[in-house]
Amino acid sequence: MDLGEGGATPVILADWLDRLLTSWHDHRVVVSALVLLCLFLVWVRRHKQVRRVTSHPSSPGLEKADWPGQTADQPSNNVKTASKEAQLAKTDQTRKTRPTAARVVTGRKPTGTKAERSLQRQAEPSQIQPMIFFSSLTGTTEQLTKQVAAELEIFSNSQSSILKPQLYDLSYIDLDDYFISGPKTPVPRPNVHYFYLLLIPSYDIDTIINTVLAHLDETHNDFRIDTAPLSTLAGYTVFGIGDKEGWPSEEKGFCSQAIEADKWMAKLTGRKRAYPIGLADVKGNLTGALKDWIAGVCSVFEELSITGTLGEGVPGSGDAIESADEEEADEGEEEDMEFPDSGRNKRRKLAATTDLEDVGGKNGSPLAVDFTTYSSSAPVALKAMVPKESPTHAALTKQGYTIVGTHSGVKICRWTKSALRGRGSCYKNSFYGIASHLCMETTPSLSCSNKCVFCWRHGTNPVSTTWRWQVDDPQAIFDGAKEGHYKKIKMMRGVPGVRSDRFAEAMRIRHCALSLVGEPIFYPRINEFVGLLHSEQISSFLVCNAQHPQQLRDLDRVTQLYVSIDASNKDSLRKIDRPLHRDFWERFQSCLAILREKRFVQRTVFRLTLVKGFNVDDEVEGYADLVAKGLPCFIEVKGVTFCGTNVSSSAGLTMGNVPFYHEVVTFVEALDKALVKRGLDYGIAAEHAHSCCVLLASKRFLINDKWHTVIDYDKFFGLLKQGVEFAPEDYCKPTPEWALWGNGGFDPRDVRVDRKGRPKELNDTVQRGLAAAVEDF
Ligand SMILES: Cc1cc2nc3c(=O)[nH]c(=O)nc-3n(C[C@H](O)[C@H](O)[C@H](O)COP(=O)(O)O)c2cc1C
Ligand code: SF4
Repeated sequence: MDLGEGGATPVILADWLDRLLTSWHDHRVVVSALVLLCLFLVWVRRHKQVRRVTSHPSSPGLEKADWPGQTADQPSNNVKTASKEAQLAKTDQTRKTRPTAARVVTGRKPTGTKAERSLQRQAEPSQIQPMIFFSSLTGTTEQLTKQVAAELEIFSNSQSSILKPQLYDLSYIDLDDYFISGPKTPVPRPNVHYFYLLLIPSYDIDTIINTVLAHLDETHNDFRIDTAPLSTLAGYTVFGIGDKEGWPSEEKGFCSQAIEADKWMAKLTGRKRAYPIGLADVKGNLTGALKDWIAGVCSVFEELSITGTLGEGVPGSGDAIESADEEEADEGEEEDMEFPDSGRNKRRKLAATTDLEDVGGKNGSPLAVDFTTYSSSAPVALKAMVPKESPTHAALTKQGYTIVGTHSGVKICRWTKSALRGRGSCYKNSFYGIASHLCMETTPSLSCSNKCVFCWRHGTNPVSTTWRWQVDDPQAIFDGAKEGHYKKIKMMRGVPGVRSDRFAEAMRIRHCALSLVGEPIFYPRINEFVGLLHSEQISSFLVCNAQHPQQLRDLDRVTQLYVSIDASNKDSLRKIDRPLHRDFWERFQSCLAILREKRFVQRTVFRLTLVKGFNVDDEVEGYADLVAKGLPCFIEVKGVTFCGTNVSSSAGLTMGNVPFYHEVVTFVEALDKALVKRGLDYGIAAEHAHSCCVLLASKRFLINDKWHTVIDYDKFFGLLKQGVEFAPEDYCKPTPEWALWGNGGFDPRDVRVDRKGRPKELNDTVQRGLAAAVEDF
């Protein structure tokens, strides 16, 4: 073997390799274990980082400017988390849509390191962010909430530590974002402490408040969540709105849902009730109670700012007994003892309830009970809907209604007076041949399940989703209504201008418009009532609000059946009709389907009431889609008539919302085009510019190239008497020339006058519209 220069190197190398191999064989178990351990530690570290980020997603789209006090040089959490947010948005979405997935388990987690947070705290003074949550079905609480917000804003202007309040409608927010671990949007900041103010009206029917209460209940009782996950809040307080007239005491349900909300918030926040619950009676000293409560809340804010205990929260202010009760309930799980009307029980029962509408019967047998109602049985003690001595009776009487029995009303309308004086009838004369002085306007139910912004009943009649009153006999209502109507007609005898021929004719009612106020099909014996009308050859025009599908289905034949179509989409309908039913849109859709089924049996009509700023802009296509669903025989489009009451004004309605006739015309022409585009066979048939109303009709009524929108009443009653099957086309006749589209619709047998009774001639369409709008008041 050659061991010369360089010859030893391979030997040494081989020797080293040999040793290395021996050493590996000796220690390979230990070395492998160490490498695996290192890899495991790296994995654990990375996993922990990801979890920390997922538990703190922030709100995408939040503007820096939303947060007072955030300085430009301060590294924004938004910026820091932006890319992670995009990455994590998907995770968050999944979390929201999975009902059984674990929700956030503890309270909000702070962002940044401890040192960073401490620096940030030093840079910014502590501030309090009032967050006002409210819910309102009929507008009262919404108004009060705005008042609270305005007053707190004024207060915040004088206190640098109080931020401008933020308002949240409970119907529109994702409750998970606010009621699991404090607000997730806007992005929480360490120096800002959140204070929740809840304004809650009470309803003994199913509303969004039930959902809110169920959410609070669920959060408190969810084993995956802290029992007090909202303890990060600085505090909370509740203001309840109820009605002592119907719910006279807390035991009987007065403000029951606000009281329940207060209890849950006490539990969820670890009893941080910063100010006692305010309870106000909507028909009592509402303003005074609210004022006192706001003053109390402001004093709490002041104290919190001065004592600097914001970060620590405020201790519960409930007195010793109340706090003890809350603790007891927590321990014993006997919460129902705590909730005066057992709202929780009701919610749970409701969840297990089947469609109770099925128990509704015809002809006064078991009362129709709405499926949104809690109770499965008819009310035990039936009361009068409008008792004689009640303020509602007084208010309606003052408005000119004659109250018939306990729940019906009759009123003579301005067109009846106008027709008696030969000054023109309403659009029903032009479209359907109903002279106004022969028409009685009445309703067998003054109660309604909507609170439409344009409603004529001036917010005074009762609202309800179910019939919960005594039921008057239909014959008594019929007799009472006729008596009331004739009495009012007789009172016109001495009015200057009343024509004797018309006066004599008016003493025989020929038509009945069941559309005055309220919801006629609400009356459980409506079919009997309609039968009585027909028995005296009085035609029946019935207008319903598309909220009672079961009753609509059960309704027997009427001469003309209307459904009010006040908006083309859910959001708009909610705003304009302010329905009490939570499932109002589904009910509305069901009614359209029912109307479609009835279209070959009776004349069906969509009534559109245009309210500028509410249901006109960009809604034509939506309305056309609704027509495609319901396929009504006729579509009446009418500009709203402003009734100038507090109710309409508080709903934000002014003269500016009343469309001019030319605007109604523009809308109708656009709707006509949209129907043609859908291949629907409709056309513009007639108009009555005087009352800002245009009629579109199905071409089923364009017979021999002539519109036949007028009703042949003799034929209708003849067919009814024969008891045969018949269709709407069987009792129609030609529309008079003067009423056809383009001819204005004013009956030449009448004389047009201005407001002072002077005859006038107007040809221009725009002018006509102006006049019509003005004359309606
Ligand atoms: C169908 C219905 C049910 C009601 N239930 C209750 C009730 O159980 N307790 C109560 O105190 N007030 C009750 N009220 C009265 C409302 O709480 C009161 O009208 C309140 O002002 C409504 O507020 P909002 O206009 O903001 O929706 C009820 C009202 C209606 C129409
Ligand atoms: S449906 Fe008729 S009665 Fe009821 S609130 Fe609307 S307009 Fe008034």
